[in-house]
Amino acid sequence: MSCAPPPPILRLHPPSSISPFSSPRRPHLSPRTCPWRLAAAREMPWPHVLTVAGSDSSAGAGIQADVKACAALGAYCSSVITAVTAQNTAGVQGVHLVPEELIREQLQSVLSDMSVDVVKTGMLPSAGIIKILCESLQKFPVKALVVDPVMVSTSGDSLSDPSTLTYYRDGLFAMADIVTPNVKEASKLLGGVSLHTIADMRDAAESIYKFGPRYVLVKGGDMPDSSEAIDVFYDGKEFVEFRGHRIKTRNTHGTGCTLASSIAAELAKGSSMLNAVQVAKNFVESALHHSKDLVIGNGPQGPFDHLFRLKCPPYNIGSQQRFNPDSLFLYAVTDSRMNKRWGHSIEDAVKAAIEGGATIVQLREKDIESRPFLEAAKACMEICRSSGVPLLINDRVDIALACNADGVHVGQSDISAREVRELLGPGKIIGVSCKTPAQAEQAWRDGADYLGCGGVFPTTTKANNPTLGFEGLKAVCLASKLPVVAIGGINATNAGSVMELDFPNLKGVAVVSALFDRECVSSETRNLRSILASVRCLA
Ligand SMILES: Nc1ncnc2c1ncn2[C@@H]1O[C@H](COP(=O)(O)OP(=O)(O)O)[C@@H](O)[C@H]1O
Ligand SMILES: Cc1ncc(COP(=O)(O)O)c(N)n1
Ligand SMILES: [Mg+2]
Repeated sequence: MSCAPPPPILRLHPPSSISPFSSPRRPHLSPRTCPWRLAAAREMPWPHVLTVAGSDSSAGAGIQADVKACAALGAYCSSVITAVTAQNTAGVQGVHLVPEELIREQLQSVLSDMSVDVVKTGMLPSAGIIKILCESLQKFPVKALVVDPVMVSTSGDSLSDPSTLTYYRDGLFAMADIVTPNVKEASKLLGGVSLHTIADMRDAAESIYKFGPRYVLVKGGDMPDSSEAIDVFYDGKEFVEFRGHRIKTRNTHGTGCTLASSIAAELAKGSSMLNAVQVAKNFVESALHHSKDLVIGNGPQGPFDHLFRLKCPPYNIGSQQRFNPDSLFLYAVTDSRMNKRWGHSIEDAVKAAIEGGATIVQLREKDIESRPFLEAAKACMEICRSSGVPLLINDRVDIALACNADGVHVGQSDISAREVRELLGPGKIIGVSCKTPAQAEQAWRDGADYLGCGGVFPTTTKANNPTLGFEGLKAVCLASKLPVVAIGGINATNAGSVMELDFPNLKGVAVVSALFDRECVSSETRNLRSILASVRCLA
């Protein structure tokens, strides 16, 4: 093992005495002997990420970024601090390593007591620290290990001793579930190969995979001249390219730390790796987008706002309701021509559908002027809110925003779910009409909450709408992780056969004419609901 002298910015301090102020050591409590634990009537799990990383005085990266990212995504984040850095928006001015024995002590304190789900690593500045971490993880195994091999800050300053390379490659990587180098770090890990193209990133991911992690993500945030920010994921067999818009902003300090801790938070919440990476990538992109014009500091690289969701009016974290896929059970979609034919106002039609047992409503008003549409949408919102039924608007993000609807449903030729998410914020429901597995995959990547799949049967409601049949519906359901609602020509005669398909993510049926092209909307809805319920009970 070669041990070159550390770069000048590192001032290594010997692990001297731990602290003259430290109190007498307390014993580690066992959960079985803990009195307040025994007294708790019902334990609520709290996804827990432990970050082992350096402190960044500018709070854009390092421990501070990790804590904010985990908090934003709903995970608890404890922290073992490996180094204290003096940083600002101009770069890194100083680094002071925490004594190794105190790092061991911090690891022991947290891991022995606090039910950590996932460990995420950031700045591990010395080989000795990596060795201590490996030993601690062997003693206290966790569900997943996310290794962000931080070596150089985005400003170009060195954050680790070169001797760590060997310890990463031969020790920590083999224990890792995912390793997330940026292109410069991937190059260092591979002896200085140059990475300029996606093909180079793929080769690098394949080579790093050989060091033993289960997955590798080579991040392309620093790849020049691209309108997209592309990260390359490798699972040992296949590559997945995670593509996002490249946000034009100076505020990219801490993107790597944030991505890795967001992956860790999602894993702690129970996500699959692919899903965790996608959520993390979307989170970084949204945070950069919302922070792109913020100004803090005078240097070239500023921090971004991890808690941007708190500022997304009118939704704050406290009022965010998670989308319940079961609400797709009986999905009523309005149609103004049908309402006109039967002399129903939109409000009356919605009220009647809810009376009959519709579990979610969508206003699909293709030929109505914006102003009367908004008035009707506001009235429908009141009706829906008082009955606890979500109300979505078809296509019209402006109307949805203006009436504070619960979400939007878009088709393949409308603006993408990703753009709708940017406009509506994270708390809203977004549905996408999909006919193929590829469209379903794209909708999931764009952050949609559910898919509308059809036409399952021939329909006259929508012109030029090819019929997919059960086979097409099956292909989309099997290919997708998202909940699906079947649509197109569904009525009281055939709804039962759709529900009998019983695919786990097929949550319900969406109906237009069989509810609204009728005189008595409430009794048609009631009838359909009892048909669906009888199939569900038999299933
Ligand atoms: N300007 C940007 N716009 C959108 N995404 C970005 C931007 N810069 C970085 N990212 C994303 O942030 C994440 C961290 O990547 P990167 O910045 O390459 O890591 P690091 O901070 O370790 O250098 C990646 O998902 C990357 O694609
Ligand atoms: C303490 C600390 N840890 C990590 C980074 C990397 O920052 P980035 O995420 O921008 O690569 C940093 N600048 N400081
Ligand atoms: Mg970065």
